[in-house]
Amino acid sequence: EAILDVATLRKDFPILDQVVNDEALVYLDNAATTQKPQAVLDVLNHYYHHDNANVHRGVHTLAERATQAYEAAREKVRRFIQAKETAEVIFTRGTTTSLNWIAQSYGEAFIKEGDEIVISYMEHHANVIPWQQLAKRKKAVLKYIPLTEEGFLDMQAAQAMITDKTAIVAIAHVSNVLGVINPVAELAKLAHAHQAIMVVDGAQSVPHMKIDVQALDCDFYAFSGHKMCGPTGIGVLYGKRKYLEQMEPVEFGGEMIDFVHLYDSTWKELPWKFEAGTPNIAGAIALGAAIDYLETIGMEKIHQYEQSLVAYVLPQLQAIEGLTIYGPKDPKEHTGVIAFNFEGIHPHDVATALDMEGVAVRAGHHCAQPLIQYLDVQATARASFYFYNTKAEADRFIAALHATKEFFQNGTI
Ligand SMILES: Cc1ncc(COP(=O)(O)O)c(CN[C@@H](CS)C(=O)O)c1O
Repeated sequence: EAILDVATLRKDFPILDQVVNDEALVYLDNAATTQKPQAVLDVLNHYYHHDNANVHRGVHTLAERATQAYEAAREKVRRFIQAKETAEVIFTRGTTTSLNWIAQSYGEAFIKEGDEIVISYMEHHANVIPWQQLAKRKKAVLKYIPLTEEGFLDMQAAQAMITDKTAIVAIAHVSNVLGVINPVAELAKLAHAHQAIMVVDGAQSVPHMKIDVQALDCDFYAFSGHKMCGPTGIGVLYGKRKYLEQMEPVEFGGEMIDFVHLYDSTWKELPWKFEAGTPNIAGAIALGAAIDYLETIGMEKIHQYEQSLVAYVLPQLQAIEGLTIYGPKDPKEHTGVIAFNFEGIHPHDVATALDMEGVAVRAGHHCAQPLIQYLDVQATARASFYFYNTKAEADRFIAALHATKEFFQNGTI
């Protein structure tokens, strides 16, 4: 905790201070969604109490205030991910919408029969199915980069697979199962060497580490507000202007138009071209508040602290007999997303038993069925940490695992 004063930070999250099944809650499902600090909830409340109005259209004072707050949130996102300009920051519903829009709109404009789309076996369905659909629509070819034994991307295979036939490389920055950090800057270089574009699924990276999309030189980057202390229903699609300008909107209606003729229309300039209809104004403003909150703590410190938790808990997990952990063995190469299985105990039973001890983890395929099949397992359990979790909570998690093992293997708890 020396890196962060977690005890003080936890006071910002009243939800964490509750009893579940007669035990103090230990919330370890942060890869699914994170909790929201009071500051974010206050901003949501204040907006609806004082500033609520529709944006970009009204000329009255509240509309001006709402528009100013909405566009200020966009600038906060720009600065947070180091995008060159706010025109490259588009508000969406979340990572899934962002990736779908890239596949649909960029795909429509640039992909032709025979083009190859390279993803990997560790991708989340949001970064698999849009590409499957695009490949089917355009008779393009979908390819999967294999993984090494430990769950890293096989970069030698990637080098061989990414060729002049490759049009798109789409990879997660961090896996929501393996907790592995993929070399997206290196993959971007490889893609660009073959005139392909690099799409990054940043759902599990943006909340946990400093992201600089210009340094990565990726062409698109997608992430969700609810995984980084923001509300659900708001996310971001970052794209280089040179591509966004050549892409048609996916949704049409108010806000995104310049002129509506009877049988055709022209579009507003970026980013509003991609923001049809009344946007999630409060969600965007609250995402801005979440960014303020995270930046006050510092992304470097958040990453350091989370890695210190992993360095504490991973070796203890590795020491539990009959427990298989997926992803990198070295804690320095494993983020706070830890998938595991107990020999002979179904992960759903493990998660239920942990819940009986107040410990919240996820069980299932984590929207990554190709990976679960690749790992040759039915499902896994998964604990995912955030900066507000403590070593004491890690101890509760370990103790609950031992109790679970005891119960299922010897019938006692
Ligand atoms: C790598 C990755 N990519 C895309 C998504 C989708 O994010 P949305 O905000 O649902 O659109 C997620 C969200 N993964 C959650 C829900 S399945 C999990 O429990 O792992 C993700 O982890």
